[in-house]
This record gives sequence, structure tokens and C-alpha cells, in this order.
Amino acid sequence: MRASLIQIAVDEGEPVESRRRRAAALVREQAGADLVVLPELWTTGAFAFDRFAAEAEPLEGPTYEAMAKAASDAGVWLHAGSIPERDPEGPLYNTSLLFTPSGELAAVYRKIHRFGFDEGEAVLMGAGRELVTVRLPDTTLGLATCYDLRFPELFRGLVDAGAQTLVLCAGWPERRREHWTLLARARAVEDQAFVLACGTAGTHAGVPQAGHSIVVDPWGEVLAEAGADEEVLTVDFDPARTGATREQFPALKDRVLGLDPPRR
Ligand SMILES: O=C(O)CCC(=O)C(=O)O
Repeated sequence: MRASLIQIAVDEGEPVESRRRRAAALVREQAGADLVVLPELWTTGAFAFDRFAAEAEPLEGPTYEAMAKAASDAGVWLHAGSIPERDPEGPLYNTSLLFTPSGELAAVYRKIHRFGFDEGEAVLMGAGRELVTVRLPDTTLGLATCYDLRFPELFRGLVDAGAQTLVLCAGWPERRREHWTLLARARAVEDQAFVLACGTAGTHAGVPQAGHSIVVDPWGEVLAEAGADEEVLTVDFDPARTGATREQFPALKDRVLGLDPPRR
């Protein structure tokens, strides 16, 4: 499989509509890839809290339209990153969209772990509750977003639901770049799965972004890693390696669940 991670720069100076056009053009340039991935909240920026409400879109809003078309023009599976979604009957959500190569919506994932410790996203957006996996011709994807990366139980839930390739969209800050790389590799090793993690470049809301989108194999080896600036990271990988790794080193079979709590 060929995957292209579009590590787009999110800078305040660029209007959302211009970035949306650029993202669509970058997706079209990836014709020939099997899967293309965009980052988290790339229209507004993950830390532009004051813009979430103003830039929020209904699920089938302008980003949906542009990305559905770009996916079908390029003929690729497209994880279109996430948008600030305005649910007519509820709060805002940090919602990822995944399209088929003919531009149909294949999956919607609402971020489960909201970042901010009672501020920012944690209070401005609602929390998703549902694990999402998507069957592609050669692998099953498990979807996650940014801060989710710190919660291994979510990824175990995805593995239990059949995920073989874990796809994470993010707007991870430069200040915690070491955590990003370490946790992406940890999730790959413990879940014996490919991890495709796509972040943003640039600086918005005064928060320099880490970039360094990364693809890790089920043995924890880094197959490809981007730099800090806008870049398309393209990698070829054999999705069958997930099954082979799980068979040759069957640690997932040794899980012990439902342990007794300490007596005192
Ligand atoms: O966990 C972190 O360090 C970053 C998380 C984050 O920036 C987010 O979820 O938007």
C-alpha cells in the first residue's frame, strides 16, 4: 500500500478557504496512492479555540464537499483529517471524515479524548463515544485523533474491533514532540500495528506545531518521518506485516483481562 500524509501548514495569515483549496490540490496530487491522510482541525488550527464556533461546519459542509471531490478526483481513500463539526442538535465536535476513492463518506469519527484540562477544546467541544474502524481492500483502519494517542486503552479497543493499521490525525505542539514520537512507536509496538500519524506544520494561536508526521511499522521501526515544515510524507508498506508480526510474536494473545483489584 502507498500512503501519503499531508502535513499542511496552519498559519493564521492564510484564510480558511485558501487552505481548503490548497489541501484539495495536494490531495489531487496524490493520485496513485491508496490512502491519503490530512491532520486534525487543519481549517482552523487545533489551538485556535476562539475560531472553533465561527468556523464550525455541518458534517456535509464546505470541507466535506471539497474533500469528497478531491478523493474521487484522485481516486484515493482519503482520511480528510478533522473539522470543527456543528451538530444541529448538540455541541461542536472534533470530527474526522473518511472518504472512499469514489468520494463517498465511509466513516465519521468524533474525537473521544478532548485536550485542555477543563479549558479550550475540553470545554468547547463535545466528546465522541464510539470507536471507529474502516475496512479497506488490504487492511482495516482504526481511527484516532491527537490527544487520543495518550490513551492506550482506546487503541486496544480498536485492535479488539479488528484494526490492523492505526491512523491518527493531529495538531501536536512542538513543545511535546518527544512524546509524539515515543507514543506513536509505543502504540505500534504494543498493538502490533502500523501507525500512520499526520500532524500540522506552521504556527497558529502562538503555538508552534511539531510537524514530524510519522509512519511506524508493527515492530516499532520508523518507516518515514517528516521534518517540521509543510511536507507530503509518502511511504510504501506491506499491510500483511501486521498479521505476520502478530503470528510470529503473539504477545496480544497473552493479555490477561479483568484482574482482581488490590485487597488493600
Ligand atoms: O497531548 C498532547 O500533548 C497534545 C494534544 C493536543 O494538542 C490535542 O489533542 O489537540
